[in-house]
Amino acid sequence: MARLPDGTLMQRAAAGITAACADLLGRVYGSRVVLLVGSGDNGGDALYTGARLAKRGAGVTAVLLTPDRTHPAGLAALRRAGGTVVRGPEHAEAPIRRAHLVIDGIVGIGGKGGLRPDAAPLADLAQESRAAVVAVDLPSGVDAGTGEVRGAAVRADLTVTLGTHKPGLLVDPAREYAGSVRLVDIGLALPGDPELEALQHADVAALLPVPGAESDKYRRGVVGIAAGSARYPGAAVLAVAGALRGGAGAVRYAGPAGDAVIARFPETLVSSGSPDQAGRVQAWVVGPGAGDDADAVTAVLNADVPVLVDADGLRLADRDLVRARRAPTLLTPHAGEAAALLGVSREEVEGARLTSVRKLAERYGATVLLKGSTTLIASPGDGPVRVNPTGTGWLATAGSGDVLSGLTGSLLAAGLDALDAGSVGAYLHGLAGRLAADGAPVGAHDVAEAVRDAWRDVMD
Ligand SMILES: NC(=O)C1=CN([C@@H]2O[C@H](COP(=O)(O)OP(=O)(O)OC[C@H]3O[C@@H](n4cnc5c(N)ncnc54)[C@H](OP(=O)(O)O)[C@@H]3O)[C@@H](O)[C@H]2O)[C@@H](O)CC1
Ligand SMILES: [K+]
Repeated sequence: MARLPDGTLMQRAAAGITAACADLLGRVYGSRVVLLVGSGDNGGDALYTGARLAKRGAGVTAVLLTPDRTHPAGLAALRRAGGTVVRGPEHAEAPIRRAHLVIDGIVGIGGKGGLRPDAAPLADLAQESRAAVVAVDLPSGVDAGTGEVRGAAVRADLTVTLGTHKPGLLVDPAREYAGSVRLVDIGLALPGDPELEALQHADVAALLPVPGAESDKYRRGVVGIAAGSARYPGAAVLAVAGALRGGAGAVRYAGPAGDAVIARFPETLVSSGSPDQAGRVQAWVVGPGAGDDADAVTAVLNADVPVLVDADGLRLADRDLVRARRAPTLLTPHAGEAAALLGVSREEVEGARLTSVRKLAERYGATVLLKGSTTLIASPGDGPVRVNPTGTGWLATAGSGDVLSGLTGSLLAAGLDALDAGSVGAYLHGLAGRLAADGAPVGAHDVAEAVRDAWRDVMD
């Protein structure tokens, strides 16, 4: 900001937001627009945007939340362009009810906590009205840095974010408030290491293990699956189904559900004893449907290869044993399992995913993949947390986690590190869920089968 003439960034921001609003409105001329204007620069962005829309023939009304502390240059620009102003949130109701578009400039990255009591009713009014709601930078009231929502917040149809995505736009619950997100590049120089990163197709394509001319099944990696029980043989079958599509050259199964596995997947190497008797693998998956088989979990944790621990295995894994391991460990809890490991409520984990996943990674000295509406993957330390952008509600189906653990274990066996294996596994799994669902319900086996389509889609 220091190197640019005063107001340059704000003009770039306003130009981008105006373009997005015009797209949404279809026709700017004759439309009715209400600006919700807070006391900071977020309100300034809204005012400059309003001025641009007014110049293009929109009827623009600014509701000033703190009339004595409003961005002065933005307000002057709006007035010059013919916009009208109402002073105080108590006058907002009538204009909002008539509006085609409401622009939320109450607070941006300078906000703390949920909306204040005078601003909170505006969020409700905007939501109840028929107007489209566009948030400037982020929906007011959500926490930009963590995705937490501690109180009232605006629910937007579209968020136009400036310079860079904020964690709050990518992590639930805040993500749900943002609607679709459009990034406007305003030429900010960004710090090197982000707090959060999301892989895209090209990143995943570069990480997927593709066999070379010299490869044989052992060099591609063998993944061991220690899962399932007499009571839950299906978990073993689904974990193997995922593992067969994850790029390892062979899948070994060790446990009591070998007959069910071999009946469905004859290519599996099956044994019924303990995992430590099963022969060499390059990575283990332990836990899905394992019931109370603590010995299998301990045997796997004692192996000097990467280990993925899921489901029942999480409850049975000794924390000190995990911490003492030298090979990578990847834990894959859903919110309920993470809550049990952290000794807090499920709601607490769901309300503070980013903090929870970091805490778990620290406590166990392991990489943690926290499943759910937003899947996050964190390794211990301050490196960026990964957020999976491909998730879909259709994946909330029985056995879907078993497929993910097999798939991700296979990627570990093929040589990806725990953070990459977790994020690539989640990415393919989410994409497979979308492709398999295509707008209709799916079972976990459909997701496993669609992993190949997801793989091709990424490589295209
Ligand atoms: N940085 C950049 O490079 C660029 C930044 N840009 C823009 O600036 C925005 C950041 O502006 P900012 O720093 O002025 O803070 P902002 O978000 O407007 O809010 C602070 C004000 O809100 C108030 N307030 C606080 N909490 C509240 C609550 N819960 N509920 C209600 N009110 C609350 C608080 O009031 P106070 O505590 O002082 O009473 C304070 O005055 C950024 O998001 C982007 O839009 C772009 O123009 C381009 C380049
Ligand atoms: K805002």
